[in-house]
Amino acid sequence: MMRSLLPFQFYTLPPSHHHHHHLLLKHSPNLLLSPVQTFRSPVSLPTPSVQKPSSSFTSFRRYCKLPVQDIRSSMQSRPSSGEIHVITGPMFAGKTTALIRRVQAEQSNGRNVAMIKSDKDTRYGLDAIVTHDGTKMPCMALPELSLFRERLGVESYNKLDVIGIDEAQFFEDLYDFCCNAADRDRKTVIVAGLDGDFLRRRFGTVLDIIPLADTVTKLTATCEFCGQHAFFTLRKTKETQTELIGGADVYMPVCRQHYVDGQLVMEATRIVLDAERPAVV
Ligand SMILES: Nc1ncnc2c1ncn2[C@@H]1O[C@H](COP(=O)(O)OP(=O)(O)O)[C@@H](O)[C@H]1O
Ligand SMILES: Cc1cn([C@H]2C[C@H](O)[C@@H](COP(=O)(O)O)O2)c(=O)[nH]c1=O
Ligand SMILES: [Zn+2]
Repeated sequence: MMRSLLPFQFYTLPPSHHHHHHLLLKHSPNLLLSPVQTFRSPVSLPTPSVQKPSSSFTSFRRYCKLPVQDIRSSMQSRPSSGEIHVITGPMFAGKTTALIRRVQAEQSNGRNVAMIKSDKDTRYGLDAIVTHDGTKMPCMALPELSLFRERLGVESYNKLDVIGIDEAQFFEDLYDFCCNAADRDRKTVIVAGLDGDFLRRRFGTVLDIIPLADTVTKLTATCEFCGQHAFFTLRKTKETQTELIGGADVYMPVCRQHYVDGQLVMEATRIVLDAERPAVV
């Protein structure tokens, strides 16, 4: 019978004890499992040998016959675990501005950073991400995120601490990349992308990484009609396909009321334009 896995915490012991990984069950702090092999994926745990109840390092140390300092220092010396931060909202909300600011803050703290954007975004060239204000930062433009590690080089990738991703709505492999980069490779991944398209539908897989995220920030722009907070992006042109690269020439940020009004106007306009279009014979 497959035992349901309780959330548990790996404590990585110093190298001299690398063959032992002890599982300390969070929900049963008094339970110390017998030394077990490293689990790579959820497996049925052997029946825990119940130890004398104790919730302190003292019993853990006695059990492992390790000086507390070794355990603590090995935990402290371990690289911190990965992180995922999502920055979303409509166009012109300041997503790219915030992404650049956060990545550059990490860089000034001495961390190794890299920036990625989708090569679908050809508005300002392919070697930099650029805000609507013109602020730039060099980046690698890719068709999919899975190419990043090989394009950058494994050695350089392994030295990276922070990975910034812009225009995340255009990456179909966003979930797997973020999962691997944060969970397995312990990178800090900062993702900027639209939550919705011009019809206010989920755009790409940005919403799918919310459950993976440490933090989620939804920014707002300023409604072009009334100056209130803008949560949505209105398309001003008649195209109806989801992907249409463009800036203020094609899109404008609007509040809820002006989205509804604007959408009605756009739909009416499209009907009129369609009616005037000569029938294809
Ligand atoms: N209607 C608007 N509302 C808010 N910002 C706007 C608007 N039109 C232009 N901007 C400019 O766009 C900048 C945000 O650009 P950017 O960070 O590239 O946004 P995003 O990545 O969310 O599209 C703002 O700092 C502002 O100067
Ligand atoms: C709403 C919407 C946007 N796009 C495109 C337009 C731009 O090239 C990007 C968004 O850029 P930003 O950095 O968030 O300003 O996405 C699209 O293709 N389809 C849409 O519905
Ligand atoms: Zn408005």
